[in-house]
Amino acid sequence: MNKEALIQEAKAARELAYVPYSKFKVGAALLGKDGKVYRGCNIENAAYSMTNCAERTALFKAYSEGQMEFDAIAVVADTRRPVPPCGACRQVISELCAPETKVILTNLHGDVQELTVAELLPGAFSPEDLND
Ligand SMILES: O=c1ccn([C@H]2C[C@H](O)[C@@H](CO)O2)c(=O)[nH]1
Ligand SMILES: [Zn+2]
Repeated sequence: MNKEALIQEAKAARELAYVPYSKFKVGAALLGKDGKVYRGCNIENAAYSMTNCAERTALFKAYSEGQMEFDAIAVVADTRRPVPPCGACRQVISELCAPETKVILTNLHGDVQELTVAELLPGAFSPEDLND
């Protein structure tokens, strides 16, 4: 699957966002090495801090189905610049995706920023840090 197709998957995921509070819809599409696409949207809650971002929804779906290896993740929102993932998602993506995994950030205007997971969060806290 190419980059444009994965961005289309993220846009389709975005349509299902549950965002009664912010009204800010975000979509993500994670391309597994199994060739499957795991879609995610943001899901809010009246207890606001329980909100799950689109990126983490997609990752948790994939892991919960046994897929832990990915080629790329695309993220889309209606932002002026390609949507920047929040700090929590950068941390989770850093642990659950290999450093060379492609990250494709985009918006509804067609602006695209491509980087790697390693570039998304330099100095991320990692599992190795837990071992004395
Ligand atoms: O990269 C991002 C940034 C924000 N959000 C969600 C969280 C919340 O529902 C709304 C506003 O912050 O957007 C995401 O899903 N992903
Ligand atoms: Zn986030």
